[in-house]
Amino acid sequence: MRIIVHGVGAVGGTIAAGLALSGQEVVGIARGRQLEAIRANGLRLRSPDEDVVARFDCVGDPSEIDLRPDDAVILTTKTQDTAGALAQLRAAGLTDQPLFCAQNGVENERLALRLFPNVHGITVMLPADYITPGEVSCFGTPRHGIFDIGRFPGGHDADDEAMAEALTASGIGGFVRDDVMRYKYGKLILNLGNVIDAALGSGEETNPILDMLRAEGAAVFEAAGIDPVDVGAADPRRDELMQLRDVEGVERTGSSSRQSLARGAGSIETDYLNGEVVLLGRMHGVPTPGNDWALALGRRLLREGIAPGALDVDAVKAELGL
Ligand SMILES: NC(=O)C1=CN([C@@H]2O[C@H](COP(=O)(O)OP(=O)(O)OC[C@H]3O[C@@H](n4cnc5c(N)ncnc54)[C@H](OP(=O)(O)O)[C@@H]3O)[C@@H](O)[C@H]2O)C=CC1
Ligand SMILES: CC(C)(CO)C(=O)C(=O)O
Repeated sequence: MRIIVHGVGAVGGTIAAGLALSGQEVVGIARGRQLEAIRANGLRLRSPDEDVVARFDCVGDPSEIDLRPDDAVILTTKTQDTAGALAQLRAAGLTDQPLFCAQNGVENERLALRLFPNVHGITVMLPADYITPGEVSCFGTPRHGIFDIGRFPGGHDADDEAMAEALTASGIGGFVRDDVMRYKYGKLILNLGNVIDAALGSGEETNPILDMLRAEGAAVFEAAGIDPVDVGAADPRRDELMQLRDVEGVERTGSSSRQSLARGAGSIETDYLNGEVVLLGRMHGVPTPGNDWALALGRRLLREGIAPGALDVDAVKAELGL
């Protein structure tokens, strides 16, 4: 199996570097300065355990790849870029090769299944930063991350087994699941805090806000008959497989949404994280005032060019009646 990683940023970069460094066949798809840097010097991967440079083929568009029947694609763009990436893959001639969505939220698989028949979900528990072109840092050890993998909407097949094996050999803990979306909904509960981390930081003083957003998430899931699996700090696999540690010489930026702000990416994933709770609330008649507010916050951060962590926690709590 050759693995094509579409969107070589924090997560995609860690995956692609791990695959290349473990001797597996990988092609990256990147853009802008990241593409230039990888082509010129490879991709530097820093972790608590190593500081290495991975070299692998990297292109700017899937049409530059001579697609093969034994290819598997891992999509690692932010959700707001998924439709564009899928359109590129279709134009390049991807058909029934397996497509794995290694992204947060639950919208990517739905978008992918509209265009492709063989779609799989991956729940990504992998704390990584991408700020500087040509470099990614991953803070998980002894494994870079823990991934739950399965077919969308359910079940598993030989492609999931092969992908779990490849990722495990690359330094990630891969687990095949028949109900991967339950894990992704569990992860989504954690990601309701991404926009809060982007705007306010991650100090304990934000806990009442996070509690409010997550309680609304749990309420809409219950109304929708969704039974999430907890992949947070209580996940028993974490102690053995993925603890958070510092990376020498690197200051962790924070959540992937905060990284988007820090890089001036011009977009943020909030519509597909808090926005999923808002959508389910509207569909099932459950009020979600905190996530409505968080959704508007995501737009405001971009519109007003607010710097990461620049908003005042007490003012926000007052606004939310906390
Ligand atoms: N970072 C983390 O710790 C974690 C992230 N996640 C999730 O993983 C997913 C990926 O996040 P993350 O790795 O942080 O995101 P990044 O923004 O770091 O990486 C995505 C990369 O894809 C590039 N890209 C987007 N569209 C295209 C395209 N059509 N062609 C080529 N390159 C493209 C982006 O370019 P550009 O920079 O120009 O936009 C960017 O470099 C998200 O769903 C996120 O929520 C999950 C767990 C942890
Ligand atoms: C859980 C968390 C915050 C880990 O980095 C994440 O998924 C993200 O940054 O999007």
